[in-house]
Amino acid sequence: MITLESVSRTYGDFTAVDHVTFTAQPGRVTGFLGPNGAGKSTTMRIVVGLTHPTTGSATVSGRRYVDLPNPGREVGVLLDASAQHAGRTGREILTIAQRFMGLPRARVEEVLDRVGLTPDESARRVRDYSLGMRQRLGLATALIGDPSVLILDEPANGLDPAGIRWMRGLLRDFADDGGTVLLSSHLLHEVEVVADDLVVIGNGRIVAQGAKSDLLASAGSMVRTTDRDVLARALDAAGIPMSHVGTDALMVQADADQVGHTAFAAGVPVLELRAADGAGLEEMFLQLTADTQRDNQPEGALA
Ligand SMILES: Nc1ncnc2c1ncn2[C@@H]1O[C@H](COP(=O)(O)OP(=O)(O)OP(=O)(O)O)[C@@H](O)[C@H]1O
Repeated sequence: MITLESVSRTYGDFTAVDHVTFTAQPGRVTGFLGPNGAGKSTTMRIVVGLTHPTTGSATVSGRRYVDLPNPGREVGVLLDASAQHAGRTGREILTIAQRFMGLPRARVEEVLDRVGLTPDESARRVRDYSLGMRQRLGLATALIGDPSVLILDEPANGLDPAGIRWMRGLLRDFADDGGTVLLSSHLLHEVEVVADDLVVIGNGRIVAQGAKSDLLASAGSMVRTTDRDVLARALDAAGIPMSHVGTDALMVQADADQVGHTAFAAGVPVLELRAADGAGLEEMFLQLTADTQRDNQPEGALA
């Protein structure tokens, strides 16, 4: 399990990550989505102790990453597939990791096989690897310690379609065996296919999180209100599932009529109420992060 509690990171006056709170659960793939510069990499670096949070805490299996005695046995990390020694062969890189973690030598062959790098490829220097091969090697390094948690930043980057499908199967199997997967990507469709839970970040803040099925529920409404918590309690009391969006909105699994009546009965002012239109993940992603997009602000986007 990965737990973040009110994690923030500032650089001078700039807030890269702003009170981020979420949990990635065992047995589930959690997709971490957001536009360029939203704060995904910074958040992941905080989880693995490469960046210090300004406030808040992040733990893996209940402990801070730096307090894990043999972190590679607990957490497999792939943040940058190009951050590997270019002059070493793939096999050498894995052998160093195997020795460092005190693993049996056979683990090197096992993970090479698991990520589909051939003996010939594993004998080549990393500088001669394609990006897809580097991703496979990075994944092999993440998997070699047989961890229960995987943290992967854009792992499908550079993979061909067959490779993307292979990666999807690998992550699914890992989660089905009880592992925790936190996966960032800008490949929205890829995340939509593989993730069980979604965390969407924009401008350093979480703008939506919850089960993918809830967030993408086709019959649903988006409601914006001055008193989100009161409305959330009223909807909850009526047995209507919802996800929180930004600071003042809810994505509700009920039609606008039902949401309007519930809000009226609870005495909550509604600022905006409309059908979610069964929007796919891409539409939802664009709407939720509209104020952080560089291009093409969608019409009627939530602030
Ligand atoms: N060391 C740093 N000093 C100053 N600003 C930084 C530093 N590291 C990150 N940032 C800023 O923090 C913001 C978030 O960056 P981050 O790399 O976490 O975004 P991201 O969501 O991973 O983006 P992308 O999808 O483009 O990789 C960006 O505006 C970035 O410029």
